[in-house]
Amino acid sequence: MRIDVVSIFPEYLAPLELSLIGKARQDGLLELKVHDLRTFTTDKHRTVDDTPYGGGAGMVMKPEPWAQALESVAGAGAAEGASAASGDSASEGSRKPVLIVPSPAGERFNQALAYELAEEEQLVFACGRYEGIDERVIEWAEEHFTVRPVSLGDYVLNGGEVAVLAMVEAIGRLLPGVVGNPESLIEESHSDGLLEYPVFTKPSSWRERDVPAVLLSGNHGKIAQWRRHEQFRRTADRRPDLLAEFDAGSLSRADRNV
Ligand SMILES: N#Cc1c(-c2ccc3cc[nH]c3c2)n[nH]c1N
Repeated sequence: MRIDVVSIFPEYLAPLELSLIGKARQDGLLELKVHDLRTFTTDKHRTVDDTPYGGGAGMVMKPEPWAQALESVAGAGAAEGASAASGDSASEGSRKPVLIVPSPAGERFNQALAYELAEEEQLVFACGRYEGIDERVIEWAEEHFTVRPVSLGDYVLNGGEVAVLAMVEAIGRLLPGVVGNPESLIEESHSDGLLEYPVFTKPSSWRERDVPAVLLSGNHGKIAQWRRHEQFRRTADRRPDLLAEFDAGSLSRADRNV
């Protein structure tokens, strides 16, 4: 996968050089490039914003620098894939890259969307600032991209960079080879519509608090049953909204008896 991020604060994305995502980049499992939007300005002040039509507080990001930046990265993944694949028709005819525009007015980012986006050849993230990006950029971009305005949650940030850090980590960790043990992706929160069960490690007794005895029993059937019950208990307690969505049809006979 190829990821491009466009921002006026490229240094904000430096954490993507660390830990799992950083190692995936070093190992060639993920190609990620960060671009400074100001590179695509033409005036001596490298202007990226201006006053909003219709009045109102704050500034709006100018359209032309964004169009220049997005044109320069569009298809970069497929183009490089095609050169690497030496004329592979799939790379040459690949589908449009996905342009993700972090926005409080976007669809909610969740694990299902992370899995969906992890299947794409190229993701481009447009990090807005100020009061946002001129809306005509979003409309124009539909010619070159599949455009997805996406929100991290129902609260307001000052720009898209924090959201991109979270989304790139959530998506990147799903790519083959990025996490050491792929099985660890199976039992984590939201992977099956429920919250994850509690985990414990040594010592078995700590400050007069003991690990649940079933986990020391060696009875793997009982352990699995206890963990599943804890998933349902936690989800009902903390995220009843998820339980309401949980597809009861997917309940196994064992689940029904928890
Ligand atoms: N994603 C997301 C966001 C944002 C966000 C995203 C971009 C800009 C550009 C200016 N202000 C922004 C806020 N706020 N809250 C979220 N969940």
